[in-house]
Amino acid sequence: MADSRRFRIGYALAPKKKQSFIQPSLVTLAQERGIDLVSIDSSRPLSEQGPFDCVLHKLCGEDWKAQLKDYADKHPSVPIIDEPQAIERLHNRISMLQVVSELEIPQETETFGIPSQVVVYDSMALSDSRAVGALRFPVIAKPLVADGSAKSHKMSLVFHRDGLLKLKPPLVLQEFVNHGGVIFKVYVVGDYVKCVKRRSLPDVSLEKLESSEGSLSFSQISNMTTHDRTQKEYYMSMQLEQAEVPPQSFLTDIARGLSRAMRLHLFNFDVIRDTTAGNHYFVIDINYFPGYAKMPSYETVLTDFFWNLVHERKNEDDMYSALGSEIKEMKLQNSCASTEEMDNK
Ligand SMILES: Nc1ncnc2c1ncn2[C@@H]1O[C@H](COP(=O)(O)OP(=O)(O)OP(=O)(O)O)[C@@H](O)[C@H]1O
Ligand SMILES: O=P(O)(O)O[C@H]1[C@H](OP(=O)(O)O)[C@@H](OP(=O)(O)O)[C@@H](O)[C@@H](O)[C@@H]1OP(=O)(O)O
Ligand SMILES: [Mg+2]
Ligand SMILES: [Mg+2]
Repeated sequence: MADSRRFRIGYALAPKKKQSFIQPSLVTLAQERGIDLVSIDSSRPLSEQGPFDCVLHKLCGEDWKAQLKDYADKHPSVPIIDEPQAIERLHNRISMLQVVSELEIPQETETFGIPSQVVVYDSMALSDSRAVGALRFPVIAKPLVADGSAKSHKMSLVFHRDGLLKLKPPLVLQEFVNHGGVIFKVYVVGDYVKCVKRRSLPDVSLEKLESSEGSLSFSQISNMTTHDRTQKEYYMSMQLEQAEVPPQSFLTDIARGLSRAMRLHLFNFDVIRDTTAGNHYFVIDINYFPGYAKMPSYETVLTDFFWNLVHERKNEDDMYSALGSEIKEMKLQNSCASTEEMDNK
């Protein structure tokens, strides 16, 4: 008999995320497979808005965390995708990449790591050669906090040490790696791993480095559409088309390692290929619950993920209730046996 039970997945997302992620095509496909996507109002108690078979969220703040904790205490078997503490690791650009350095994956033809970087907490350190002396220029200055605000995406490409002086800490100074103007965005949805190519900053030649002064500001370069590009940048899109993506098995190993270490199901990571080495890659950024709607067939991928999640839980519930009835039955038999024994005495 076909399973007619419906499942409810509650989602708590900022308005912009809701608009991009909760597309009618996703809602319809999920519905057809027995899953209703239900909007959560974060200003009302979560426990009054259920029942849910899963809670999906990309919100932060102490109030929201308290809401989730209260809900998890009352409904311990409902998966929360993902745990706030696990997501918080990605809100700091040092702890974010630390996890990449700690991965223990056998590296064969392709190798990976993170660029050299230092964290700067105060302006004084920017002019201190002990703090920044070991870095090779150019460097990218990134806000230390990656909390999703527009400010947290504002970066500067700094050509020389004097370009550091006007920056506002706390920030991370990360060596810029020439990578042929193409970035690989690796989307992870549970066990699913998909790499897409995007345009990135162009390489900086030695001549360019020597002739450039100060710094250059930019923000979310890989989210620029064709429409944003000038004609001069046409050749860059050609570079994008010709770029070869890294081997899938290599990316899958990193994705699995990250997912396990971070205890996260929904994220993407940005990878660049070192132009000089050719087979060495750098992970430069990890984002929680990224723009999945930009991933091919995102509706199917996400619906499969939801389906597996709610069905795994249903199977567990069914198993426990079957076990429960077996235990009850056994208890009943035991108590009947002991009553008989008593009667026989
Ligand atoms: N070390 C690096 N070497 C070369 N290019 C880099 C490096 N770090 C960042 N970039 C470029 O700067 C862009 C922005 O950097 P990053 O991905 O860290 O910022 P973000 O604001 O967190 O991005 P996202 O929108 O993916 O969250 C990258 O997409 C890439 O084009
Ligand atoms: O929508 P959100 O605010 O979550 O924006 C995220 C954005 O997704 P969008 O494309 O749906 O805007 C992501 O794009 P891709 O990596 O997938 O290209 C990436 O830029 C994240 O860093 C952003 O998250 P934030 O770092 O700001 O929290
Ligand atoms: Mg990025
Ligand atoms: Mg990011």
